Amino acid sequence: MLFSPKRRCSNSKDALHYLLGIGMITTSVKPCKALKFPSAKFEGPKQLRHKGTKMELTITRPDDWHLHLRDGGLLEAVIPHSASYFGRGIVMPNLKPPIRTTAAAVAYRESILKALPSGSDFTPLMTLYLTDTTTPNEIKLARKSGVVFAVKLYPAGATTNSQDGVTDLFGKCLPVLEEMIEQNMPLLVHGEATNPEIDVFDREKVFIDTVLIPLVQRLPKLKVVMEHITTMDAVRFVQSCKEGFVAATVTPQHLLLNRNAIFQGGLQPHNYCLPILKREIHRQAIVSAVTSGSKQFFLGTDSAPHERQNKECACGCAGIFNAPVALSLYAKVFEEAGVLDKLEAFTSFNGPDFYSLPRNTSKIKLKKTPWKVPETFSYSFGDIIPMFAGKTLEWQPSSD
Ligand SMILES: NC(=O)N[C@@H](CC(=O)O)C(=O)O
Ligand SMILES: [Zn+2]
Ligand SMILES: [Zn+2]
Repeated sequence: MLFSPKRRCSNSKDALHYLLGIGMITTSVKPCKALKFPSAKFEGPKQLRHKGTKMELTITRPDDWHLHLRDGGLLEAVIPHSASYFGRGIVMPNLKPPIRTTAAAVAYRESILKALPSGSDFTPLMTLYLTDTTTPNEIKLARKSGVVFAVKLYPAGATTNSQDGVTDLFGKCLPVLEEMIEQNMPLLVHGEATNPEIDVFDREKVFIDTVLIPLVQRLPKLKVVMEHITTMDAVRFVQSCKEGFVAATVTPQHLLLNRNAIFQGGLQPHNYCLPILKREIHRQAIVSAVTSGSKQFFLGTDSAPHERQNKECACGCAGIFNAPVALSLYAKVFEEAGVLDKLEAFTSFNGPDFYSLPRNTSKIKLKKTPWKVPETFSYSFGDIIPMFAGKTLEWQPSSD
């Protein structure tokens, strides 16, 4: 549905004509009716250029504020996809065993650097996996190391490799959270309640009500990133909190797909991720939030590769490998909303500003040239299927 080339929305077409001052790209505009468009005063992005018949957008190099790089052969296989487009990546610690200590994070960082293609200056920003037994001293060590930038909360049992996660945040982790405030260390949250009686589509909302709202009330100075938000409840929660203290990352899949995509034409394991895709109204709320220009929302792909055989099986893993298509898809979302001028803040400014890190100085180009997403990436250990495998996308990122 969201990929239907037939759908048109005249007001966004007008916005794009205004944006370009030309009428050349009408056939490639595929907006979604439900999106809100900016007022008539819309100003086109200064970064947009017209080269011959091709459109080209130049933006500050983006960072990925939520990324799974895995380890071993999988790490070597997937890292070039992130390294060629992104300057930095917040690397998730949910390995087996998890990255629980600064020492483990330092070692994991070394293996990531080793796996990088030669000449790449991609910077991995490491995270610690919070457990019931993490100590405040570990947070001090993490900050001192200069390589750990956040601590990740996985409620035990919520998602891939979360079995060692936290069972009782307020009961077990308060001293650690207080030390994180001292060290200005953000808490990154997989925001889903884990009680198996809770409907899988309600888990994010229940987590907001039972954990996040009490958390920000109790520790208003703690920096919190609600990762991979999926609902209008999450959008409202983030917007109700103080800018600079609470923010959210947003994935391409939660901007472009709703839960129908899991079942369309048969079960679609490559559209299965956690938190699970939600209803269309939730997708629309997330699109409105990111395209509004709010500084509280930034890019986090949650690119989560699993070998094909672990996705296409009786008990398939959650996670979508989107690193090869993510930038192209984010550009699509902003273009369809008529706000390509707001793409760069989402991809490249809001994240580093929240983390108090400098913005990247190098640039990246996105060209409007149709390209086909490979059906599969094949490696000696097996295949990885990317998001939108075999589909044609319009924006092609290049780092030259
Ligand atoms: N998003 C996912 O569906 N899976 C992630 C874990 C996570 O981010 O929750 C993974 O590591 O595979
Ligand atoms: Zn998660
Ligand atoms: Zn993730």
